[in-house]
Amino acid sequence: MKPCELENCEEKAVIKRGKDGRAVCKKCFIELFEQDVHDTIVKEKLFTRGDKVAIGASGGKDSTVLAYVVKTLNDKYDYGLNIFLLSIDEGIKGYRDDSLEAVEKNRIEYGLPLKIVSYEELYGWTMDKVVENIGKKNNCTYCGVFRRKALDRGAELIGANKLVTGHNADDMAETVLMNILRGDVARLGRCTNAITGDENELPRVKPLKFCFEKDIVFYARLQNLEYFYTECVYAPNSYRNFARNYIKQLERLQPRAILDLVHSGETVAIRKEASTQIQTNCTRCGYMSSQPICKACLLLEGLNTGNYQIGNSSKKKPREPTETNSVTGENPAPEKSTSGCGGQCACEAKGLSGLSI
Ligand SMILES: Nc1ncnc2c1ncn2[C@@H]1O[C@H](COP(=O)(O)OP(=O)(O)OP(=O)(O)O)[C@@H](O)[C@H]1O
Repeated sequence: MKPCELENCEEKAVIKRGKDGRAVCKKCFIELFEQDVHDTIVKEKLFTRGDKVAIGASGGKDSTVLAYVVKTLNDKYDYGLNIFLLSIDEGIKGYRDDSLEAVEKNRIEYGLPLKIVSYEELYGWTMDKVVENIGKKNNCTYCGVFRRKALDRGAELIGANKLVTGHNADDMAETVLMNILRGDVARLGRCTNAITGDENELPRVKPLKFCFEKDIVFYARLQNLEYFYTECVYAPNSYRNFARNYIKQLERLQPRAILDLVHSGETVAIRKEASTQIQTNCTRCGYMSSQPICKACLLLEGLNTGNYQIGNSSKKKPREPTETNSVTGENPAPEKSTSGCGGQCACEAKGLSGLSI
């Protein structure tokens, strides 16, 4: 084993960092990783003393590491945060029920309060029921749209003023690439922001923005963090998966490719007309929306009436108002991106999902 590459360290190297390729010992790896997250928090001004933050906890590696690191740094640097875990139970047997067990263990181990909000209580539908009705095609669209709103609702119930998610550098690079491939200029302009959310919206912050997925997995292993690892049972091959595989190949050739892509997204300048979306409130549920009725309410209407085209139509043609819907009759443009599906399905291709949850 080679010695740790950090100055003044005499330990043996045990890991090669994904981010910069340096071979380091366990202690230095952990310190560098935490320092990176702390730097992002400070430079991007993610938190203010007294913030009540809801950490989106799915039980997966990213959010498990996120919760652990934010808590550790809050204690170490005295950020003055009041931290809660927030889990959304989509109602997927053999997937979310298992991952919620991991969150429950984290709750006990980290001593953080946990709030679980389910699709069933919010919408009267579980994803298992949705798939039973509509099949697997497009189901990620429902899941993503419902999750975005559920996270907001959950944060509201907790009284949180910020929502914190585990999006990492690999996620961001994939998103930049997909937005370029789709020519989605508006999303390209905001997809790498460490803080997203418009006026009147709960800010969503991403402290792991510059952390490589590889390093997140190493960190979890070195700290013996328990997390759940299984793909969603309803996630088919997706556009995002292709982007992910492509980036993994690039990373093998040139690890900096991930940061370069994130940097490209950050530096791209977008004309104001292309990047702005007028926000209003859904006339049914009051949730913020770029259309008179939010995407979640439209999808629910489709589920409840058995007309699964509602909220799903990809063609921009005028939509017939329904009995319960006295809106403009316009076919709604997709809500702002919601990577609820983790970008796992065809909703990506329609621009319904992808980046910031
Ligand atoms: N069911 C959920 N409940 C709470 N938060 C969630 C949930 N699903 C996703 N999130 C939040 O959104 C982030 C990105 O979600 P995504 O689906 O891309 O998962 P991921 O990259 O596999 O992350 P993780 O490893 O944390 O599951 C997660 O890190 C987490 O903070």
